[in-house]
Amino acid sequence: MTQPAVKIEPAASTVTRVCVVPGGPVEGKIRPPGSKSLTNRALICAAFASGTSRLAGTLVSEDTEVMIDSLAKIGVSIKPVDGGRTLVVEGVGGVVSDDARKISSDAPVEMFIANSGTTVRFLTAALSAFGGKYKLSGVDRMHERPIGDLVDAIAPALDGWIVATSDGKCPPVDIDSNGWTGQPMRVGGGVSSQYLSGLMMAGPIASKPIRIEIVGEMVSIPYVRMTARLMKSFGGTCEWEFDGDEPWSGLRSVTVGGSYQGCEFDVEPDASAASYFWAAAAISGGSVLVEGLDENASQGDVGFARVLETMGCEFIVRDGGIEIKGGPLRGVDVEMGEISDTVQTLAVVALFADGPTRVRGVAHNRFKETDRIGNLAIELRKLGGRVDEHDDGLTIHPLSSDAQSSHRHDVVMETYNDHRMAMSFALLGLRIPGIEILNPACTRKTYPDFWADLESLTGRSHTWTTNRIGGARAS
Ligand SMILES: O=C(O)C1=C[C@@H](OP(=O)(O)O)[C@@H](O)[C@H](O)C1
Ligand SMILES: C=C(OP(=O)(O)O)C(=O)O
Repeated sequence: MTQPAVKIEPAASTVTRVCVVPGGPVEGKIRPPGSKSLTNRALICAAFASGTSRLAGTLVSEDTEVMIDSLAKIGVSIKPVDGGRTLVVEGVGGVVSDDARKISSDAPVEMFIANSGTTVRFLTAALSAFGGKYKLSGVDRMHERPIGDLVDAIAPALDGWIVATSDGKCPPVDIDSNGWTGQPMRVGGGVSSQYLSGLMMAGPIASKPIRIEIVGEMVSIPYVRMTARLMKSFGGTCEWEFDGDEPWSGLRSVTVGGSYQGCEFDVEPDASAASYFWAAAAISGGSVLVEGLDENASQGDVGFARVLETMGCEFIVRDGGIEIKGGPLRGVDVEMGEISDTVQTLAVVALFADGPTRVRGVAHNRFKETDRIGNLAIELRKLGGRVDEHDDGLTIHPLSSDAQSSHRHDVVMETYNDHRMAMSFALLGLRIPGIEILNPACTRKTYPDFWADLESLTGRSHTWTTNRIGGARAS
């Protein structure tokens, strides 16, 4: 560091920058926190179930807190045990009751959903099926993230009205509903799979089978399969119709039904979070075992470990987990539409490969916490290499050996309040000294303890930097 720095706790609001300290191969094992996607799905199904559910291994983070706080507003009791890593949920039952509607008969129930895509999309569907008056709003970026395809799917089949009020049909979302009519729905899935997942989970709340037709392509299909698998645990049913022989690429419709019953549900560790630790092994030439995940996991992002294998790493299944051993890295041409949350991780790994890496099929990454194609390219270019931006992805060219080995005190990585920018850029520090990452606390969205977990895995302390009041840099 050119300036002296202090070591303080990452959670402190005064921390404005972090610099990860390199130091050879990363070796060890880790169990990431619970999956955000599974936690928020399980909360929806448990909330609208009859009876009590016990959800074990749940994620404690901003995205799950906004879901919990919102459900509490319609009378769902959610009791944290074990620091929130187990949640005991008393469901309100799926059947729309006059009592439930009375909760919001006058003013709308206001829910704050921060920048959580799963929360706003799943709740929009579930609450419109449940009935009542609601207003769902979030942070500025959330008001730029599209929800039009979901609102347009619900509106014609709603006894009531629903509208997304920001430009381009983005949240806030206003709902005034007496429930779904039972009419079939049609949903577009080219921007996000969360619309279909939300409608599917809401089906059993509507208490009559609903046919949902898929219009055009569907991105992030593994999350749709995850939805179906999780619904089954709570008593929901899904019947699929496909065009042609290729089941998932020819997805045409799903009819959802059943009713939710409380149950005991185990949440897997988060596979997107695991990507950072597998990547740490890949780029440092070390080996990292991620515990609690295997290829039968319901999260498609475990597939990221196979991409690393294609790049030259060793993929080992052992001790109830997947281990990645780093080796010389090859550039790859890879379709990542099914595992788009790991694009930023892969882009960092690709900088250390022996040839260019082309990432395809992730045009929808422009609609996430930030534009994860355009802004990713801008940040990676700061390292001095070449990154080409495409409509559907990126080509990342390897860094020169000079750029890989010199101290880079000149490089400050912007994170755009995107947790995955911060966690991916952390990996750069394992190879290149001096790079600073702004706003490290943005990992709170899905992984508040990320920096501490990285420290314990690497056995090295990062360097934290604070700002004086007024913005001047201080030690
Ligand atoms: O359903 C889910 O849990 C998710 C689906 C994906 O979103 P898209 O379907 O918008 O790609 C993913 O990026 C997000 O982090 C979680
Ligand atoms: C895209 C993400 O989240 P969400 O869409 O749920 O806000 C993510 O976690 O990378």
